[in-house]
Amino acid sequence: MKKVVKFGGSSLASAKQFEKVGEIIRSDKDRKYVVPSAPGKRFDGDIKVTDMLYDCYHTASEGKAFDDKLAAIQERYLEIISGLGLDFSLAEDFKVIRKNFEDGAGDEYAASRGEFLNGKVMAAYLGFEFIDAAEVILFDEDGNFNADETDKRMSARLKTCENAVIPGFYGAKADGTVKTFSRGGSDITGSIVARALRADLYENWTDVSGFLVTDPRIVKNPEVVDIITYRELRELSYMGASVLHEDAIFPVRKAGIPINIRNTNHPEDKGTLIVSTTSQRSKFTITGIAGKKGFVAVTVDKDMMNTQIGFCRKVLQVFEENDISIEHMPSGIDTMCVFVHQDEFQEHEQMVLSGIQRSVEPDVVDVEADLALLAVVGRDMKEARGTAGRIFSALAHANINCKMIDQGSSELNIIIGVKNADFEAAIQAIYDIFITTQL
Ligand SMILES: Nc1ncnc2c1ncn2[C@@H]1O[C@H](COP(=O)(O)OP(=O)(O)O)[C@@H](O)[C@H]1O
Ligand SMILES: N[C@@H](CC(=O)OP(=O)(O)O)C(=O)O
Repeated sequence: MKKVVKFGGSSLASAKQFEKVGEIIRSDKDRKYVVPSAPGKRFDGDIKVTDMLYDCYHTASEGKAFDDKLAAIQERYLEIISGLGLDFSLAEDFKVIRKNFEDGAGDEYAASRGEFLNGKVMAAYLGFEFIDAAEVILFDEDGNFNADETDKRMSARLKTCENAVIPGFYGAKADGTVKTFSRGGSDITGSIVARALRADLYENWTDVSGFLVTDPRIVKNPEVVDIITYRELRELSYMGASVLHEDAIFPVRKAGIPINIRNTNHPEDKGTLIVSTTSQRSKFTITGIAGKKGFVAVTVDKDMMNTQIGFCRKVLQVFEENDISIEHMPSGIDTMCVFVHQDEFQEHEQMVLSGIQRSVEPDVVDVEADLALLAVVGRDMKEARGTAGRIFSALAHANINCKMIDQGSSELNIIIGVKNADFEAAIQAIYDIFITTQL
């Protein structure tokens, strides 16, 4: 059996956390390939090393003194190295980093050093081989991840070693320029390594006992989901369930490798299994609830819109021309509504509105900002009657005005629009009706 184990920043924030990780790896001989993140927060209010690096590089790039900031980062690693009693030094690496910061190596290079250095510490601690992700995670000239070449290069490289530590979050272009994935991207690296190895399992170790029905920062102690499909998880992580990066599904899904989310602080818990398909029904009608704030709804009304062929296309083209991606588009006979990200939209607001005016001459265009979208997701929802009714009644009882509802044709999810201010209460109300009271 081959298992790839990824440890998040919360699992590697201190020497004590490293020791837990060491025990987990040593307790199972199949755990031979390790993907670490950079050290995360040790306590509430602490700063992740990745954020310290961005900040330090920002200072350096303004031509200001950054020695203190770099020293504080080095101190984080020294604390881990000495806490573990390792005879190992990163002094030479910090000299190189300092020089590269002065030479303007870029903020992606800067951020990637968190994982690079932690990978070195981890390899020294475990006695595993260290593989620099820049050699095996490849990006093309335009900075897009090159999946096929990476798979080839990574598979070939991993064949040469019994065990290895491959730092998460970054790779490089052919010319050596370091590129990072988006935040939380070590999850993607873990998935890429699992695929290259054709591993039996990808374990993703974090600080919660699996994928929870909803965000524990909103609902207290939510239930753990035992088993969830890639599709359900993708819907939920895209909509803000941050435990797993939304793009971490693709490499393992292609290879049919299950992901197991586990808790470094409670390794005895089974966690959540993420699979391509399952005959197991979910414990509740729904599998999970997630959501994001910060959307704008642009509503376009025009009498007899339904008879005008190409109307929707013309409206959507205006968004496309302004480089704005569309999240949802519920529509009626004489009205269509387009949900977009507020930050993307507000930059081009007047261009979009005048563009719509020109291209379809609507009767009314209305814009509403500060909206949130919630996704209620579940593979069993299509079998259950009254799911939407229960959602509406939960929201009505909580005095929340539902701005929009959109059910995908796969019936895997229902998307609900509410005001930003009602976001947390809406999640709690939906959680209560399906899980706490099961009314
Ligand atoms: N549905 C969810 N299930 C589990 N955790 C969630 C969910 N939604 C949000 N989270 C948050 O995700 C956190 C774990 O992700 P992250 O902070 O990226 O961890 P790591 O440092 O291990 O990569 C949890 O501590 C939790 O607060
Ligand atoms: N360290 C990076 C990448 C990452 O995946 O971190 P974590 O596993 O702690 O979410 C970040 O903070 O974004």
